[in-house]
Amino acid sequence: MNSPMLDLAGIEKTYNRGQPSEVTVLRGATLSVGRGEVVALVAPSGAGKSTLLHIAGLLDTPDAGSVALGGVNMVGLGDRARTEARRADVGFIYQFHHLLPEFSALENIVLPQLANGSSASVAKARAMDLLARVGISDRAEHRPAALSGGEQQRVAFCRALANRPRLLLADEPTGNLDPATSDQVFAALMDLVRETGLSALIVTHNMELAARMDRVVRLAAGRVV
Ligand SMILES: Nc1ncnc2c1ncn2[C@@H]1O[C@H](COP(=O)(O)OP(=O)(O)OP(=O)(O)O)[C@@H](O)[C@H]1O
Repeated sequence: MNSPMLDLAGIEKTYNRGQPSEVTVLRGATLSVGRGEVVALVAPSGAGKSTLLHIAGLLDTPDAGSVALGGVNMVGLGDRARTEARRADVGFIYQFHHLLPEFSALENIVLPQLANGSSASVAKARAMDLLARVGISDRAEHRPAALSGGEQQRVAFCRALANRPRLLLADEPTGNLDPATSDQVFAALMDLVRETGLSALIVTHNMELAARMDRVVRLAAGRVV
């Protein structure tokens, strides 16, 4: 099957329709991510990147347009089916790690796997493998507060990949790190993505990072150009 991993077509989205605060964010945005392709999405602040990522990741629904994951139409699915598709197919990474503070790095990567039906031993082995790949096996028992910013983001990458998603959506994944750390941590993320053959849509303001991806697209005036 050669359908793209992600196919967004003619996406429209208006918030607060009919109210004084009405704002139209997306006006026919069209974007696809091929299988194994890594696409950079560059846009000024407020252009609607988060809205587009949330629609791509089935966290939000468009007012018009089509959303397909792996060739399967997602528009019109009920909440439950969308949640299941999201859990099975999509991994998210945010600018801030959002790790659970009371759990260790290892537990943060194990928990979503348990929620997805993995056994504890399989989940732990998978988590340790991922931590090794991003070079922080020795931090497995640390809580987030005892990790550096770069280490926290590496753990967040492992957590996003824990359930073997087919599509990774990342919103400025190294945006809160200093430039040198951002570079290293981004390289670790790209290695992980390439090794697993994952498709990814990665929002970044950093043109040097964008240039390391397969393709760069821009969001402007509610459309992808
Ligand atoms: N739930 C909401 N209700 C009303 N307006 C919203 C909502 N979410 C976003 N908006 C508005 O839609 C526009 C786009 O927001 P969005 O978060 O998608 O932009 P962004 O490109 O991700 O911005 P940033 O880079 O600053 O995070 C903004 O003007 C924002 O105020």
